[in-house]
Amino acid sequence: MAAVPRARWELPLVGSALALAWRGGPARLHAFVHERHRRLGAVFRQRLGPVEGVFVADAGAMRALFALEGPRPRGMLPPAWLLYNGLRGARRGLFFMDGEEWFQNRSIMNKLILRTNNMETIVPACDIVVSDLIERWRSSCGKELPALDDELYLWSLEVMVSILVGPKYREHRAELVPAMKHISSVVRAIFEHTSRLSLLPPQLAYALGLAPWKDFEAAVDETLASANAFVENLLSLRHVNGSGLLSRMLAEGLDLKTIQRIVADFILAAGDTTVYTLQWALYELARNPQLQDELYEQSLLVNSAKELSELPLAKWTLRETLRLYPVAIFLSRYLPEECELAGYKIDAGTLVILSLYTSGRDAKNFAEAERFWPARWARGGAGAGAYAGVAAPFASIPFALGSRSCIGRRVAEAQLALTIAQLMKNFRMEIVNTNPIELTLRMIAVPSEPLQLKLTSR
Ligand code: HEM
Repeated sequence: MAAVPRARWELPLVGSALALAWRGGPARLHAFVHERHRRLGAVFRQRLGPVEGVFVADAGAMRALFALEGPRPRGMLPPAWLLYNGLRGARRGLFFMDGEEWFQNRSIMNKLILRTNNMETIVPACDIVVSDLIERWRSSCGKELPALDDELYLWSLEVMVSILVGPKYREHRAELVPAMKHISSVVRAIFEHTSRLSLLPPQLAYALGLAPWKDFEAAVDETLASANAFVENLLSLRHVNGSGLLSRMLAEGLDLKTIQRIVADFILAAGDTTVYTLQWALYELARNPQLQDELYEQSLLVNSAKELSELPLAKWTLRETLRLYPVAIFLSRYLPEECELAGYKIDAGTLVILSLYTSGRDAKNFAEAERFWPARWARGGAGAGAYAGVAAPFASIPFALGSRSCIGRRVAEAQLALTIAQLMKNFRMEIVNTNPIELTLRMIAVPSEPLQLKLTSR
């Protein structure tokens, strides 16, 4: 079997890190890797500073990797978080942890939020929050939407809290808003500081007492402390003993500390991912009035939140958004055993990094790959179950696959499809930015400048 091609001109210790710095640094890593795939193929080996891995953009190999990962998959953990958890002795709920405790928590939470039978409670909880957002945005019609990031971080957290509290969430909203605004602002601050830290080794920033490390540490301390206090407060609410997620976690026998850790991880994982995915969807919609009209017309044919969240065109719009802008651009796994991927032998213990940006934009996998074309996801291509414009659906796996895949996937899909459908049912949307917006990597895929949107009423 052939050896995996290696990036050329790699320097000792730093590998290709200087070449990356020359081509725009970590913010352009996706484009750098994309170019290397173009030159070296769907599988190549590269060192970037301390990290050496095999980059893979082949749909078949990506799918095969998850079949091989074993029951306790391990991926690369972000160094800043590893350092923080080590220094504080912080125990987590799901994120950045391995072993038995992760497995136990994950098994319980899979049952409570990942299985499809939970949609009956997830969709109404999303509906409360999305309806409120629509009403707030109605008053901004005709001018640029103010403080889009603040609004969306709050929307994202509110969905989580509404799911935790259950059907009576609205009765408590007013008393919860100040704490939710605080938590969403510190979650956002973590994201800002983590991006700054991706430019220098966290160990060094910590040892030198540099501001990016201190800011990151303070924001994580504050988020975890506020989330813990917030969960205690939620548990004391009059209405929480109902069908909300918190009650169901208690019924599974989870203790307060474990619930606090899991909820804190949900809050951290849900924030940036849903906020920026929605921004990319709105960016593409704002540039595509015809698609807006189609969504508007289709949304008029249905009424309930359930039907809106299942509107095929809204779901395809989300899928297409995540194909072109997968918020988590690289997924990783350490190979538990030696295997063959796309015709190459890869040793046990190797770090395999999946390049979702490249696989999602490959013309082999998607017809007119660079075009935003949601209806490509309609069934009706040649062959049983085939899609109209998709040759390799496994080339777009934004939530990953397997036992460690995104546990919030059902929540994210319902919340985003419903928000897209409701916004299109109520508004027309234009983009105010005059510069072209590019994908920039700041831990996740974000727009190169803040998105400016203007709504008009339908
Ligand atoms: C568009 C939105 C989202 C995307 C694209 C996304 C994507 C991902 C990805 C790629 C992973 C890593 C999977 C792996 O390595 O196999 C992940 C993990 C995770 N996600 Fe999401 N996510 C999203 C929204 C959410 C939401 C709304 C929640 C909370 C309800 C959430 C909770 C988590 C948690 C807790 C993990 C860690 C799971 C574990 O390690 O067992 N995510 N997500």
